[in-house]
Amino acid sequence: MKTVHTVEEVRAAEEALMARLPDGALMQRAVAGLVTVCARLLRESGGVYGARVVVLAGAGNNGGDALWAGARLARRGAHADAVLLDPAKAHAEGLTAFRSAGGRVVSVDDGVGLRSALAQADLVLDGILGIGGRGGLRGDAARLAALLREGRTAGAVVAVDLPSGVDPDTGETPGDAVAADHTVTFGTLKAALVVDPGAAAAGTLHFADIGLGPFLPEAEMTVLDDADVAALLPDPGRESDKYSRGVVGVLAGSAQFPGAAVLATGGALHGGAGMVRYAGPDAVATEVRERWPEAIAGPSPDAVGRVQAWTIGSGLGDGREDDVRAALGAGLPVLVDADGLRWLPERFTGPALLTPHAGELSRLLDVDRSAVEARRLHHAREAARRWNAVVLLKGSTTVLAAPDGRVRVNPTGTSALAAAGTGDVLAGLAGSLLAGGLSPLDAGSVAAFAHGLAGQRAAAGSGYPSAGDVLAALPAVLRSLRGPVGGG
Ligand SMILES: NC(=O)C1=CN([C@@H]2O[C@H](COP(=O)(O)OP(=O)(O)OC[C@H]3O[C@@H](n4cnc5c(N)ncnc54)[C@H](OP(=O)(O)O)[C@@H]3O)[C@@H](O)[C@H]2O)[C@@H](O)CC1
Ligand SMILES: [K+]
Repeated sequence: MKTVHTVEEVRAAEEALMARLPDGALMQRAVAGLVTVCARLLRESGGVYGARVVVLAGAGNNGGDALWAGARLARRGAHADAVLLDPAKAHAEGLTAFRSAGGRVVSVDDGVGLRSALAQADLVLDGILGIGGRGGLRGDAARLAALLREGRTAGAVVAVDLPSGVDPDTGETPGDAVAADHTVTFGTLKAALVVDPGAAAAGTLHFADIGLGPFLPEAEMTVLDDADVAALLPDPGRESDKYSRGVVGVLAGSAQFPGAAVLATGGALHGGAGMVRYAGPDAVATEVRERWPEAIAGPSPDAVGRVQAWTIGSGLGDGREDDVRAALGAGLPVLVDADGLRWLPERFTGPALLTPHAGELSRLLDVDRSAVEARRLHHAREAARRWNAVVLLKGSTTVLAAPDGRVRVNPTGTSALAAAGTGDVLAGLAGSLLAGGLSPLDAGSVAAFAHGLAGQRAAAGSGYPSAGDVLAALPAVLRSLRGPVGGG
């Protein structure tokens, strides 16, 4: 599991650790991690000796890290230029070290010198600002970020701690931000690096351990890995039968969208539930049974028999409000997706997982879709609090927010999932995990993780996978995460 901490938590841990270390030692640990990554990148493109490095240094410690790293690379034979955003406030020791290593300072006002240094650079260090950054980049900082965005350098852009201009705690970019190829981050992850649009601006992540771990609190925000997901997946023991493995009800699909019923039921059948009961119109139920003879079908939630959780909403269309209310009113764990989101209660009192995409969440919260895309974490959290439900916001970096403040960010997302019907598969899968006894946060995170891997696997097979391809890839993904079911 990877942990994500807030600026406030990082600052407190940094203070506690620094009190035990000689002056400047913590920064040198950070610089050592940064230089290791830069040297590796430069070796891949011809070597450190003779390489051209440009350091963009703001007035804080982020600029200090970058200047020290520039100094160390210069000592190993690189030509280093530094652009100081505020020469009077530049990190004094870092600048002295940079100069005595032979580094050259280029004025931020020397347009010609600046452009020529950037154009020739093999590597650009973005030390404009780190966790001290607030709001959109201002003045010269914004101008430099724009030059990098315009592709004025062919060199790799390496962000120090985080890409400048990305809000550390939210991943939002209120103004211009640096688009990095790599980011070397110190001590712990920040939301800026895992939530879009920040995550996209960070490029490839590298982690430098500076010994902060023992001083950091338990993280509210985490990123699960394979082992976490494997441990959460329900493991049907030898004694379990179809009922003890959980029965999931699927209220999805319509004459207009019968495919949604087929895909959601398919997702549910793969999620480990012992049985799937489908509720919907006869014609749709017939299609579901033809594709999945193992599913039980009936015309309404009341008619299909007992279940342990409901998946509600994919492709439901209009006129199903009574069915939705019946399923929601059964007092069981529920997953609500797509059209089901139109009929939410004021607040949930039992376990609930909502799975909107940005457009659906924007309608729920009555804000613009672009506002949701720009502030994904904020809006997912707001909806979680308002409905007392776990909110899984789909899209570029899927985030899950729980009403108690916990957040999980899914690391397996892929643009391959941007195809009609993939959300129906996810809804079925997550509902099945709910029926298997997982909490809404665990069911949602496990489903999103496996679904993302299935998307990647399907994309490797067919380039532009359909929802059916993603569904077909799920069993192999789940098998590789969990191992074979049934003690085999
Ligand atoms: N924590 C750790 O464990 C360790 C931390 N380390 C490093 O320290 C970094 C944090 O350093 P930091 O606290 O000095 O702040 P930093 O990010 O350099 O920014 C402050 C400067 O930015 C400016 N500024 C702000 N917003 C702006 C804007 N929108 N547009 C333009 N300017 C803006 C602000 O100006 P002001 O608002 O004060 O006028 C001020 O001058 C951290 O990210 C890591 O790299 C490692 O060395 C060791 C371990
Ligand atoms: K930075």
